[in-house]
Amino acid sequence: PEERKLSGLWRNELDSLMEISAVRDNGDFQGKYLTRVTLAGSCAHASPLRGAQQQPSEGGWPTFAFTVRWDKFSNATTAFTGQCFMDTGGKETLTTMWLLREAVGSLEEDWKATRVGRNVFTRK
Ligand SMILES: CN1C(=O)N(C)[C@H]2CS[C@@H](CCCCC(=O)O)[C@H]21
Repeated sequence: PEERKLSGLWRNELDSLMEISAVRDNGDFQGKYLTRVTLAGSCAHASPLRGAQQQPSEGGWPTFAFTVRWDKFSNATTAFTGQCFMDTGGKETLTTMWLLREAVGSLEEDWKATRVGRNVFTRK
């Protein structure tokens, strides 16, 4: 059913905006991620995202994953994975965990290059 697709505009508690464009029949999607805060300070930039969602047959809530390639201001990449839920009031939320991989200059610094966090998106 159409209503269980991720396409549309989402916002998280860091006030980032995520626009997911058309979700293909196989669940693939792409879009843009606009971040207001970054590792180096704040700068609003739109970066490309690509991902895929499941389309559970028995009408369950789809899981998904996507990556954001931070563009023009960072050499980092973030991978998100999570699930879409709808509360009794019909409000959809995407609960996610993410891994943010920062580019470091040497193998010796590799240990400190990956951050992890939880994040919830609601429709904007
Ligand atoms: C704004 N954010 C956001 O909406 N998150 C869920 C977290 C995980 S990705 C990070 C932004 C990383 C930007 C790239 C960089 O600063 O190098 C932060």
